[in-house]
Amino acid sequence: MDRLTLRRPDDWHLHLRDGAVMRAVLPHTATQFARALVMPNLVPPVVTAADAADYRDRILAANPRGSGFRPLMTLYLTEETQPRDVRAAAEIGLIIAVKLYPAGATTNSASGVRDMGKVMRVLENMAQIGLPLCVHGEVVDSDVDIFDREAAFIDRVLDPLRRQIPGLRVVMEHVTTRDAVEYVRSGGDDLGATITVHHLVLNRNHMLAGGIRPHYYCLPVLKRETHRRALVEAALSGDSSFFLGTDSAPHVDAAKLQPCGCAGCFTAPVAMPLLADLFDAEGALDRLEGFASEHGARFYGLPLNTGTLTLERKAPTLLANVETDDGPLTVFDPGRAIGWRVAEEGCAP
Ligand SMILES: NC(=O)N[C@@H](CC(=O)O)C(=O)O
Ligand SMILES: [Zn+2]
Ligand SMILES: [Zn+2]
Repeated sequence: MDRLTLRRPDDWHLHLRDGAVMRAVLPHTATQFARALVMPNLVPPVVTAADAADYRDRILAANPRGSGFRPLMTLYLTEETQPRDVRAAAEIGLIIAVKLYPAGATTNSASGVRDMGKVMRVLENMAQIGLPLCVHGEVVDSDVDIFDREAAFIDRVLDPLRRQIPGLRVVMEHVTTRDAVEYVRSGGDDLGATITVHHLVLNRNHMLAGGIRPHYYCLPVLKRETHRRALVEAALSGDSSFFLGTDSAPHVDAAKLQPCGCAGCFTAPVAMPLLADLFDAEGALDRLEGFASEHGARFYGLPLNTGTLTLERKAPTLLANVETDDGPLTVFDPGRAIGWRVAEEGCAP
């Protein structure tokens, strides 16, 4: 098969940033995706409904004319978040989820949650109105090795929380381990998971063996091959609990290439071509539409897109960087030639 037309996909976990970087990265998402769930970890974070409305307006102002792309907004959960504010923002359709960052777990998470006890009232309210909680599922406890942070989060935080608030809808963001895949698989309809493109194609050897590759460094950090295989199996399985969230997380090269470099892989420009490469290699191109275009919308109770996206095979080529007024962004994966591209045709959302 040299061409593949699928229902227009959605990206259920995306960092658009703001300002010059947002203007440079947004068109790459808008040419592939109808909608994206926009992460709120700006500096300062998107904590109030007013913040979310302003941010949405800035995104729409930078949206390429005629793209039809729709940003779906989230609020950043803090220990001060008020249940009534969350309810009000959800009721007017401004937000479709709230994001939990354990404080210190990842980029711009300093305003996140230290004590889960302080956010229980908000979470109980969210369960009542069916508003999903998206979680960066890693503990930051000093006794836990960084490669075990996700598994420990399930045991220490997520599973107790879901028992305490039955009916709370949760998306485990960017799952990276077999442990998370198994937990989500057995978690029922109220539990879903996003899987990124980079975690589907790389393991930790790719990042660390034969030289350190800063553009592969993201959080949760890449894991060993058995975990990557579990993610691939979940994405190909047709299980609707698993859906695409690229976690495309641009940081200009100057911020990534330094003694303490930022975490995040900038995958947006190649997200769908790279996925096509992977699903093709696995002999499962027919599974791509469910994973990228259907399962997520069903989880969030939103209509499926009616537009399409066409991908076509091409001679494998390396990618150019994306320039911004703040400096260049290296597109993931700087070492990989990609054998698919987005075709001109196809209709927007
Ligand atoms: N994934 C990352 O490595 N980085 C994300 C934050 C996040 O999604 O955890 C970022 O905002 O840069
Ligand atoms: Zn995260
Ligand atoms: Zn992210």
